[in-house]
Amino acid sequence: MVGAGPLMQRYEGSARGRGVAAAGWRLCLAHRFPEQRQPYGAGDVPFRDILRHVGLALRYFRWWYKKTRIEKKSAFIDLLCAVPLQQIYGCPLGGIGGGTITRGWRGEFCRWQLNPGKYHYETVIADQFTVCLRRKGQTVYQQVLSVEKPSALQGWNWGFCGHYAFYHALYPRAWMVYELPGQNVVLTCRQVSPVIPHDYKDSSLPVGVFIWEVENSSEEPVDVSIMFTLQNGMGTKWDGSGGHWNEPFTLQDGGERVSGVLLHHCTPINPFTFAVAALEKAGTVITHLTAFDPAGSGRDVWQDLLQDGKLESPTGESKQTQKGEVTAAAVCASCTVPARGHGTLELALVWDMPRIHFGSKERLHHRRYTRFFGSNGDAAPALSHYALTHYKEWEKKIEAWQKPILEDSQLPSWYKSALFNELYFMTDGGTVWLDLPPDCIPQDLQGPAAAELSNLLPVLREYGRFAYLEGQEYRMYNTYDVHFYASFALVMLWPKLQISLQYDIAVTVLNEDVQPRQYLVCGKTAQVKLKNVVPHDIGDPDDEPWQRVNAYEMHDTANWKDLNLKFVLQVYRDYYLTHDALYLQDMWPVCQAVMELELKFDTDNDGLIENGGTADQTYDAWVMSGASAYCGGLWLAAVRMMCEMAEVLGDTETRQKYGAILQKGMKSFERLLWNGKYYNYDSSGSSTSSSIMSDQCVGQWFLGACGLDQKELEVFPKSHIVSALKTIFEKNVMSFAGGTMGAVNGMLPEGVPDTSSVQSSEVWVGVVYALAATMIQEGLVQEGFHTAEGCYRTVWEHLGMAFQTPEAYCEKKVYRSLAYMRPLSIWSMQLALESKARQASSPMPPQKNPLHP
Ligand SMILES: C[C@H](CCC(=O)O)[C@H]1CC[C@H]2[C@@H]3[C@H](O)C[C@@H]4C[C@H](O[C@@H]5O[C@H](CO)[C@@H](O)[C@H](O)[C@H]5O)CC[C@]4(C)[C@H]3CC[C@]12C
Repeated sequence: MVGAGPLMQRYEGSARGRGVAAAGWRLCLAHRFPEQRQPYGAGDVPFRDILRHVGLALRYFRWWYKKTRIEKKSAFIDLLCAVPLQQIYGCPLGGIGGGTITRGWRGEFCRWQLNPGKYHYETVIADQFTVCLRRKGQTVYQQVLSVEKPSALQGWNWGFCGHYAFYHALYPRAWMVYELPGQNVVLTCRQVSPVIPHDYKDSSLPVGVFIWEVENSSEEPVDVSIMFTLQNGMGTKWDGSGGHWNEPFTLQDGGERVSGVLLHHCTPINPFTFAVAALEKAGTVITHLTAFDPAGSGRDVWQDLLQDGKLESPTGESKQTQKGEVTAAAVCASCTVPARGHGTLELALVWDMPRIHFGSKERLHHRRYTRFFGSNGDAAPALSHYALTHYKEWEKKIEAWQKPILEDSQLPSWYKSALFNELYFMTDGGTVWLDLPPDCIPQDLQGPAAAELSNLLPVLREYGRFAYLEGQEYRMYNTYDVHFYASFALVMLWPKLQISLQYDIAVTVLNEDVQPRQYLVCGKTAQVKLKNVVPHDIGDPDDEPWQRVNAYEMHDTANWKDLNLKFVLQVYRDYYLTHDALYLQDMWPVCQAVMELELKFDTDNDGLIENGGTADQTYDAWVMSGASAYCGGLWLAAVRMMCEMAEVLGDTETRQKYGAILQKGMKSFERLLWNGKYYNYDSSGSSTSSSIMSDQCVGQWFLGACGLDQKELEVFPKSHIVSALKTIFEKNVMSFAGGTMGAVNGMLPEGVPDTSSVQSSEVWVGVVYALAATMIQEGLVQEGFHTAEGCYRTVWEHLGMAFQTPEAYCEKKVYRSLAYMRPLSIWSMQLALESKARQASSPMPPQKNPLHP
């Protein structure tokens, strides 16, 4: 038995595979998830809300109809057509921001994001690996390595028995192990993508490598061929639009040679070229078939391989496809594996879509990797060569990064899987990473305000522009109230991208968009973006992101209480972690501007901001009135950080101003919200005011992450924070779903979930990971791990939502918004653990001020 646990129960093989990681997410290919949940949809809005919001329903429907039926665009949040849950996904392929192709855990190529920020969910059945075994000059076994039995390609031998194979994911790598029945041969396919912390070149490459390890435990040698077939396209209507063509290629450089087939996908918008390639080396033969019909029986390819374990390898280009015709190609790598021996075959998939248009088609953008591989659209051979000759180096770096965590026996094994696998969203979050043209001037970026940030251009020129979606279903880039949680992953692993993203936000803060817009929830009309306000998001990929921000049309976020504060908190956190003094200097006036505006929310001048009795923060359907633990906590933490930044920058006046506010605000916070056990949800005195909010210590979370929680620096009394966290653990975690599903957002003191709003009775996975980090920071380590474990097991093991962790789920029946940004906050658990370990090994001396050493 290899690996235990419910996901491996159906495994009947004994193979362990070669070089498969010990920690990670492992499941048998015959596994079936018992529970099938439904997406939250319009039908789930409670009747009382429908009655209260007839106006919203009408406005939304009118807006949705115009957008989807008249303009033929997609809705940024489609409440009427949620993406159905498919419990099939595995590790995506590709680096950051060049597009991604997700393979399912059964090996299918099933989720496509080559057009920036737009997903196409379709298993392309021709995209397969097939194995051929030959002994003594005879083919003895030929099998598509797929458990599917499709109606297409009937001439192929489908239906590999799933009980003899398993999948193992430890992002950015994954393994598939197949025990070939009756052959004494075990195949392990290791899939590698270049996702390497602190690397700003190779991490941008649109490539994936497949290393096939063949173990022959029989007493005779075996000739092994692995054939990789790929359709020219992503399974969209464009595959049959005509004009596509394939050609074989070979590239020799530095003594290494790769060969394969290029598949030119010639669409009017965002054309691209795939390359399927293999590394030629002594004892390995690479053959190909330039084109075959994936809509036919596939007998020609099958017989070609069956005959001698090789493909025909014609020279020259294929014909261009006609309208209605689809084409595919095959590349085959073969070697002889000695008796009781081992062999390796290395293949790669590359996609070169260097220049992209977003939905508006107004501007042409270059992807980051074009900086290294050019933007002419002819880079696929060079990318293939680079991937196949550099993947070993990538793996060394990935192992060096992951090893200390994987080898830490104190850490539970589910956590190791969660930490690395949740990182998939960094690439598969509709992510784009753009390169700026060298002649770009500040005004090209975002209007006149760009000139006010001295280091903006150098940063963006050097590190490019980065954006990822709030969620694959919530199609807005860099949704800022949510990025606040996820940003830990970015700043810890690619800090320059976090800095670049912050510069982009800073510019939009200084700009305005005076266009009027009617907001869907309240029906009022207001301008799209006010000056000195942090935007909700940086735009919709189906429009022109960065040029037109605030794609979110639900609420007017100009009055949101958390966005400005989250900017200030991130600026200081980033500075604390990166020591980037120029960044701090550039951001300082922006922080002052947004805080100045935020001060107007302190309507009673008690040093604490008040919520407005509308959904005016990230819980955008859960209303806060008066002082609130969530926004009040964020406010005090931000004020504290303003003091810290003023101190660093020698700005005494501002230091004093915020110091005074802090003293007053701290008292008000305790007086208005502390109830002896925890901080009340809000001070409105409503029937749910004393709701226990799982996110009530959010301010302390950030302060702790920045070392601003030491005794003399305390904003919230330590005893109060610990008591609040213990209460949350007892009520929101242990009294909810038997303590097995994480923390419910809101729990009434009597121990029943707060159902006063849709979002109070949800569990938000990213919030739970942040809560767990706060618990760890405060020494409640076991509680923290238990809390987070509930979410991991629910999502990855029970609900079949691997590599699509949703924003939210309820105790029963529904989930909301698959493949969401917020769960990347799990990296704050890692930050908390690392800083605990550092403190334990050497109590930290006070931090040096990098500006005035
Ligand atoms: C208007 C309804 C009733 C509100 C009330 O008066 O009590 C709202 C009830 C349920 C709402 C929808 C639901 O919450 C899901 C969607 C949330 C989405 O917002 C994004 O999601 C994040 C929270 O998960 C947030 O942090 C982020 O900033 C947002 O971009 C907005 C649309 C919802 C469909 C939402 C719409 C209003 C309700 C129907």
